[in-house]
Amino acid sequence: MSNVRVKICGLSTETTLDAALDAGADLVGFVHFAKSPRHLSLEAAGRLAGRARGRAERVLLLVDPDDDLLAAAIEAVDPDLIQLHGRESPERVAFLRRHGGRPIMKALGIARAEDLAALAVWSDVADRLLLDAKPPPGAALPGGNGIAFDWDLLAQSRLPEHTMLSGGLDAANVAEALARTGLSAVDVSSGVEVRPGEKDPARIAAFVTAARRQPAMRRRG
Ligand SMILES: O=C(O)c1ccccc1N[C@@H]1O[C@H](COP(=O)(O)O)[C@@H](O)[C@H]1O
Repeated sequence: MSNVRVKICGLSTETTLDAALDAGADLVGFVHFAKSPRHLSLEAAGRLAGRARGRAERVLLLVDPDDDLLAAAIEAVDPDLIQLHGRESPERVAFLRRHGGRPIMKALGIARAEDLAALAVWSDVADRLLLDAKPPPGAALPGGNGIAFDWDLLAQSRLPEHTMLSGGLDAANVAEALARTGLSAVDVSSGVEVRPGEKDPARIAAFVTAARRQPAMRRRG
């Protein structure tokens, strides 16, 4: 039995949510960020989160939320975990965690070895870390761009427990990504879509299968 944990992010319909749950996804993600093609109103995210209750961890993705948005989002969606994918400082993450009363997964952009040196400070304030590629210059989105970073940067590094890998993953490369990084948790959005914002049930199932096909030996995550 594989110990790889899989998150499918940016789900926006009952059909694709059910595909992720039926495939055995451990976490399902809903995006509330107006610029995203995966954006959901809080009401819509709440409906889907309710459908997934008890079957997977429900993750709400927010980008630099203000205090009012955090409160409204928790009220409407009741997420198990909040993914912060903006430019939140460590102090801000600690504040949002304290005031929201929900565990936080902080997304961090990785481009070079120096970016990894900064991880220690984050593991003190966030419950989990999500490593993603940095967005290209001028990109509208801080994530969900379907871009991978150099996985070999992670190979020799000591990463906090509960670190998840994301950025440009798909069914064809997830096995290699797991093997090269030694991580045991992965997150995908673009790589299971037919076009931005449109998830494909077959690609979701193929991704979960490919991630779980890996041998169980993992270093961390
Ligand atoms: O998916 C989005 O639209 C999105 C918007 C704003 C911030 C993050 C977003 N997605 C997250 O980005 C990573 C990588 O996605 P991809 O697989 O490379 O498309 C993933 O964690 C998504 O949750």
